[in-house]
Amino acid sequence: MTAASTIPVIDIAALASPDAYARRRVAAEVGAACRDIGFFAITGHGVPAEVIDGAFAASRAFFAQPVADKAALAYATLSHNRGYVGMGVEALDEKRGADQKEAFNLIWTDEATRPPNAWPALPGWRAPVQAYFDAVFAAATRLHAAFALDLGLPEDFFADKIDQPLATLRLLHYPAGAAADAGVGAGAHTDYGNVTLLATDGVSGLQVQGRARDEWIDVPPLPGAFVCNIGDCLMRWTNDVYLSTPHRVVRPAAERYSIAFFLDPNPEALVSAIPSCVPPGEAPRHAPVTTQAYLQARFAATYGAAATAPAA
Ligand SMILES: O=C(O)CCC(=O)C(=O)O
Ligand SMILES: [Fe+2]
Repeated sequence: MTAASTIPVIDIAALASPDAYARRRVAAEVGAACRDIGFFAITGHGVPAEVIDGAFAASRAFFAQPVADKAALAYATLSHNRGYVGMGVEALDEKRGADQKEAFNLIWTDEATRPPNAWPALPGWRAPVQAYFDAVFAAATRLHAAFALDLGLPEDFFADKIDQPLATLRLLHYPAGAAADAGVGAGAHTDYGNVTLLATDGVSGLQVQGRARDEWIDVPPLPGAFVCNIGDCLMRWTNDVYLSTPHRVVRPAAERYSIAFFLDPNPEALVSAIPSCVPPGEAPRHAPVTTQAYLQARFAATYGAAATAPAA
């Protein structure tokens, strides 16, 4: 198979169809992208344009606040992966220095087993952000039915493993910078969970590592589409059949906003090789691990002493 020079664009609308053949056709396309490059863009995802616009408007309003107001909800003072991470605090690729970005995290919560989100005190802010969270979560759940079909599993295989997920919505803001400037937008990394759905504002910056390891493929902004990528949990679950591919954000030529939705499984979900993904006579490549234990180790590596437990 030749290496892709860009990522495929897949219309997933038929995943909501009663026609099983149509669902399988989409699943096969999604599965091929997951095996080949681990990245694809989706249209027909069911998230209305006005919901996406509402989330970006809220994101701009949040980051436009004085630093002191943002820092009042600092990540380091909260638990459960919530809150504000300031400019230059994270370094996803330590060799390249600090990431030139700021971020605000909201989590999936039932407010019983996890705390409520830290909502900024901006009027009218919560409803559009929650609407976006719910809509993008629904799209990510539908994608899991495609993964299951493609992997020869019952279509609902993942349903009870992602219904109380360690999901995070991450608003991101990158200041403009020249390629020659110090630092990166976001250093090269893989995502930790099952799948990430990313919306961007039309400014380029995201690059995906190609099969040749020194090759970086630009992912052009696709208005209205989500860029999806496989994370490390789903790579482990599929015994490396699906690829969690390194990606990075270069310093963007203009100020850039993006919104990432990370669907990481339920904390107690056991990420253990799916038998049909393990060749006969071979042992699974990774030991089984709960999502909670796996994420805790990854967060500790990224945030060091400031890491907070992903769940209670
Ligand atoms: O902002 C982007 O385009 C990508 C961000 C990203 O990869 C991440 O936050 O994990
Ligand atoms: Fe990422």
